[in-house]
Amino acid sequence: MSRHQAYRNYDYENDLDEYEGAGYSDDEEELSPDDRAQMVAGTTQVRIALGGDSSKVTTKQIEEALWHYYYDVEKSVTYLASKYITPKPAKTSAQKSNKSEGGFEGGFEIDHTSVTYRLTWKGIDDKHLERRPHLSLAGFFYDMPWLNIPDGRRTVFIEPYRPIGGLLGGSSSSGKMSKLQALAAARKKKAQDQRLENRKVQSPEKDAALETVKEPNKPISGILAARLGGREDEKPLPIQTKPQLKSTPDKATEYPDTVITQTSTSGVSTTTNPPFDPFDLAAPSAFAQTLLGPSTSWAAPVPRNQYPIPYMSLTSSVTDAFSEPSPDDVVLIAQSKAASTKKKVGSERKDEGAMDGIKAMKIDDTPLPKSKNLDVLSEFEKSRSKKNASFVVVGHVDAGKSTLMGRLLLDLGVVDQRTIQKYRKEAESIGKSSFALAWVLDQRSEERSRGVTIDIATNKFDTDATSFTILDAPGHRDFIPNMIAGASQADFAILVVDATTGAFEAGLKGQTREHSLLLRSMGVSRIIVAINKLDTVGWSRERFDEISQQVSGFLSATGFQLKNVSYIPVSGLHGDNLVNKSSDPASSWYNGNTLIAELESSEPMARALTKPLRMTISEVFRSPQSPLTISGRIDAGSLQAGDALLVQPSGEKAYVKSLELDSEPVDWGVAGQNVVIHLSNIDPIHVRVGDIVCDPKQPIACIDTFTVKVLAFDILMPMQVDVHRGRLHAAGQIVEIPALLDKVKGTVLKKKPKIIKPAGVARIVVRMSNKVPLEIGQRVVLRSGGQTVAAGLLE
Ligand SMILES: Nc1nc2c(ncn2[C@@H]2O[C@H](COP(=O)(O)OP(=O)(O)OP(=O)(O)O)[C@@H](O)[C@H]2O)c(=O)[nH]1
Repeated sequence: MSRHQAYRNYDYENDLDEYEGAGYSDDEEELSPDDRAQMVAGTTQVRIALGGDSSKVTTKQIEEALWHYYYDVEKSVTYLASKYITPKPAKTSAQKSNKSEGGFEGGFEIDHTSVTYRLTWKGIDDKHLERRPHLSLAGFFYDMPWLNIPDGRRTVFIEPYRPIGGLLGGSSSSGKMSKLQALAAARKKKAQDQRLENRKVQSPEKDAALETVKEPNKPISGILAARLGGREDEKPLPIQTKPQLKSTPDKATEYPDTVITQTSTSGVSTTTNPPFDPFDLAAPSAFAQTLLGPSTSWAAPVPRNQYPIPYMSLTSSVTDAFSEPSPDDVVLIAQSKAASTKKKVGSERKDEGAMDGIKAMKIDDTPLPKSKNLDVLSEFEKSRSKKNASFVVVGHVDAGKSTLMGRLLLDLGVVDQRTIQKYRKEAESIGKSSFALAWVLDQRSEERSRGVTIDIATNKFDTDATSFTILDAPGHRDFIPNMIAGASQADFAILVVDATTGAFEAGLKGQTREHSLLLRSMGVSRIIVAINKLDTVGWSRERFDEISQQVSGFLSATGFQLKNVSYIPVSGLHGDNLVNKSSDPASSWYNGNTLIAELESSEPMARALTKPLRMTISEVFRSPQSPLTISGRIDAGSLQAGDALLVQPSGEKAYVKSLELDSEPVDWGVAGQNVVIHLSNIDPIHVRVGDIVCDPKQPIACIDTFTVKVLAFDILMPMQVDVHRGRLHAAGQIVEIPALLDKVKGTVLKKKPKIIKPAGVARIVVRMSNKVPLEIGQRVVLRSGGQTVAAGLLE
């Protein structure tokens, strides 16, 4: 075993035995082969390093130096040179006495641990090196960090304060005093008198006790003895270092145990807080003796210092901050007082504070809006002249969705040419002139500067038969949650596909496919596929057919019925086949519908008019009509002005002050309509985007665990997921997979599978972090790590 292995496998027992065996052994231990080889090599190197002086040292001396320096040639050479070749002149006695104050000598003398080095390095200096060439305990701990603790950081063990007084159960103030007590009391009094006398003759700043302690080598035992009622001339305690005294009164809290000398108005200094409680240095433990030598060598003084308790140095401003109840406490106290006062209604109200509490509580005295008590459904039947339909525009990023819609609105006259010209100029100024039409929908400055749609943009237009709401969705994968929100409000969809070479293929792998899956998951069954940018491929019919076929393939695989899917070749930029037929001769092969004709022929979904009211909040804002206005699509049921509403999950009640449809004030709204509702009698903090507004008599429940039948788009297993329903996005976890289901029949194929593969249908249990408003029949999308992993219906 090499010496370094021995170092690691150090056996204390051996050394303890050796020590207890009265001293070091003179017998040399045999070196291991490894050590022997290192010793030979080291000796050679040392001799080379010493050069001509090499003859002044013996091989034995070199080996011993190498042994002690763990074969460190450089250190060995330094030692040998200083010891044998150019030894330092002998120290003066003064220098010797200061040895413990610090300084290396020849690399062996280290300050402040004289005890240790007395055993070890002194041994190297003179005899021990000669006698003890093997590993010593003291040498073993040489340069250990705990031996190098600076004086100022050493801790001091302070004996607990011993109360001064009579015998147990007795008291010197009552009853008869024992002789011993009388003697102690007399000594104490004498000592106190003596101390006062001393102080009177000294200046106030130079307190006797302080002065005594300040003297580096003057024992403090006199003070301690006096405090204990003992004699000042008692044997001094072996304390040599002085404590750090603070004489500034405001530092008292910082060093609570330190002597603080204050001068009273009478000019007499008084000492508060005992500087030290008496204690004796404990004898070293058996273990310490083993390590560091017999107790006689443990005479080194331990520097004394004291450390304040954490936080004791807090300034009064900080501590004052907690001297009174916190603002929260004030509110809670007021509320509890108010509650207790409420209980006393009709009886005596003695507590004036409770009255204040009630006054502090804000009472909403807004009068409730009046209701016309209309039969909304019959009103709707009577008034129905146009269909209402919402469609979402989806597709891969940059497929041209916003441009297509901008052009559609321009061609329909919803947006005028001047506005487009203005957008074009502005877009040109930032180098994005091709996005001018997209700016009709992309209104945010960030969307315009980046040329990317971020959130759902809504717009409206009317045809003869239908009132349409456009939901322009972002194509970028980072904004899929917003796309989901749009799809959840749509009756049908326009899937925009970029026909440019390579772009379609990229989109098919990207959001063209994912958006299609999501549409199906959200219950959208009607899709118009707008094969866009055909101008870039010369209106190639082959390209159109190729894309149509591929899209048909994956749409039918996704679950769409092909009779509900139609394909239109378009150019959003040039307005071909949107409202007007393309005038480009290259497109003459197409005889089908324009986009607008396809939209008009699309039937909106059946409305759940008679179901309880449900509306997902898409926007919350302040308007001239109300400080709290919300907008969204009524998913089910109906409402009218004056109705009471329940907002979930806050559970707060609100009232419909008034409402608008297509920017016109109306008295009522029904499922399928996108309405703006001005609320009253509710604090805005209870209303958020994604919340559900419902009928207070038939409220939607807030749940944290639900079972959902899903189609897996990715591998499913117990895992963290984000749950999306409309604008609601919440964190959840798949906690259980009760069954793998047959895709067509829905029967159980396997119970409790560990995982579900992509395209599998399964029943899973999801637990949410918080309660959210969800109910049977709603569609949810599950996403994980930025990917859509599943979607399905709550069971
Ligand atoms: N040549 C040609 N370019 C088009 C056509 N439609 C759109 N573009 C261009 O395609 C780029 C992207 O158009 P956008 O309308 O912003 O695309 P988008 O799909 O809305 O983009 P995101 O919403 O961000 O996903 C713009 O530079 C448009 O000018 C088209 O029919 N022909």
